[in-house]
Amino acid sequence: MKEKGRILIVDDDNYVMLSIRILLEQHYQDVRGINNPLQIETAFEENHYDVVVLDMNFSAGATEGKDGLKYLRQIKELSPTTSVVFITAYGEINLAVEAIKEGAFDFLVKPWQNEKLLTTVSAAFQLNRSAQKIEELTSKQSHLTSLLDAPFSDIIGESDAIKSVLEQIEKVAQTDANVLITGENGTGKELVARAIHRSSLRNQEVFLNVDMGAITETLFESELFGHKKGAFTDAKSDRVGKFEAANGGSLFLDEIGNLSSPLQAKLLRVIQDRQVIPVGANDAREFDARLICATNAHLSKMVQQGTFRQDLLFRINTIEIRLPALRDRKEDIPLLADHFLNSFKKKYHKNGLFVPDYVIKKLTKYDWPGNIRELQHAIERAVIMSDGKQLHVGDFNLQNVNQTEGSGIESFNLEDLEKWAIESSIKKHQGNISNAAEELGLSRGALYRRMEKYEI
Ligand SMILES: Nc1ncnc2c1ncn2[C@@H]1O[C@H](COP(=O)(O)OP(=O)(O)OP(=O)(O)O)[C@@H](O)[C@H]1O
Repeated sequence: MKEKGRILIVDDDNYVMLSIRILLEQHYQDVRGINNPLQIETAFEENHYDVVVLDMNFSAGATEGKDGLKYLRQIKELSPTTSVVFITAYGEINLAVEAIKEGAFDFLVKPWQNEKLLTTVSAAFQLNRSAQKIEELTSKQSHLTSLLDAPFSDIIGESDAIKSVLEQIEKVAQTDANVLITGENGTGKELVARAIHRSSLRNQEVFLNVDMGAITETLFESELFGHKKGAFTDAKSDRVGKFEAANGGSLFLDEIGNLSSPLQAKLLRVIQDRQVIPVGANDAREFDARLICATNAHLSKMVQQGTFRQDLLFRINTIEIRLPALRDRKEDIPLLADHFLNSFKKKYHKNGLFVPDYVIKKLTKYDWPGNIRELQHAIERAVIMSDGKQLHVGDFNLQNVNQTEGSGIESFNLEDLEKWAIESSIKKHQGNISNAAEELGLSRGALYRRMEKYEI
C-alpha cells in the first residue's frame, strides 16, 4: 500500500527528475516534480510537502552548491517541518555536509542506488511525520494551558447575577469545601462544576461525573464504591468505584435530589467516613476526592417534606452556589445568542448567516423555560433550518412568544390582522414558510419581508 505522503522533486535535469518520480510514485500517494526551483514557492502555496528531494546545483555549470543551500533555506522558511534530501554530485560532499548543518535531512550522491534513495526518503518521511505530530501536540497543549489559565472563559455572561457566580467559583475553588450547585435545568450547573475543578489545585487530576438520576439501586454501590471479583454474578473482575477513581481530583454528583432514602443513607456514611468499602470486600479504602453536587430540586423543601436527609444536605452544602434562571438575567441573552450563533455557523458552514437586531430582541423577550440549553438548541435548530442568509423569529420555534399577542382578534386594525394571519399560518404549518406563504397567497420573499416588518 502506498504511504499517504506528498513528495516534491526539484531538479532541472528532466531525466533525473522523472526517474526519481517514477520510482517514488510506486510508494507514495502524491509525487510531484518541477524542473525550475523558482516554482518552489508556488508549489508550497498549493500544497504541504512532507519531503523535498532537491538538486544541489541549478545554474548551468555551477558546482558550488550555493543554489541548493539557498533553496533549502527557502523551503525551511516556507515549511519548517518538511524534510529535505539533497541529490549531489560526487565532488560536492563537503557542501552536502554543510547542508546537513543547515537543516537538510540527508544527501544522496549521483548516481544513486534506488534502494538507498527509497530508504533515505522513507526515513525523511518518518521524521516529518514525527515533527508534525510534535507540532500538533504542542499546539494542543498550549490550547489546553490557555483553557486552564482562563477557567471561566466558556461561561458567557456579564450580568450582575453571573458575575456574582464567577466570584463565588473563584473563592470556593481554592478550598476543598463540598459545594452544592442549585438551579433549574439547563442553567449551567455542570459547566460551573467543571470551572470549579479547573480553577482548583486539583486541576491536574480527573473530574468524574455521575448522574444520580440515571443510576439504578442495584448498581449504585458497585458504580460508586467498586466491587471485588465474584461479589455478584456479573462481577467478572475487580472494579474501582468512582470515589476511588476520582482520587486527587473532583467527583461531580449530578441530580443528587433523585436519590432514594436508602441510597442517601449509604452516601452519607461514605462522605462522613471519607472511605468506601467495595461490594464483596472486607476492608475500607480511604479516598480523597473533592465533592461537587448539583440539583434542580429544592432540597430544603424536600427536607421539610421528609424526602431528603437533613444530615446529608448539611454534609454536601458547605457552600451553595445558586444559578439564576436565564429569564432572570435577560441582559445576557444577546451575548449567549451571539456565542452560540458563531459556533453553529462554523459547525454547519453557514458563515454568511445574518441575524437582524429585531430577532435578537425577540429572543430576549422570550422566557426560556429550558434556560441556556433551550437557547442553545433553538439556535442550532434555526441555523440548520435557515437558508444560510438570514434568521427569522419563526426559525426558532419558540413556544410561548406572542401567546397573548394575536391569540384572539381584538383589534380590526388591518396591520394587526395581517400580523395575526401570518403568525397563525406559520404556526399551523409548523414553521414551514413555503406552505404558509402559499396559504396566504404570498411569495416566500413577500412573506419574509412582512415577517421582518412585524418582527415575527
Ligand atoms: N453561562 C454559559 N455560557 C455558555 N454556555 C453555557 C452557559 N451556561 C450553560 N451553558 C451551556 O448550556 C448547556 C447546559 O448546561 P449544563 O449542562 O451545565 O446545565 P445543567 O444545569 O447542568 O443542566 P441539567 O440540570 O439539565 O443537567 C451546556 O451546553 C452548557 O455548555
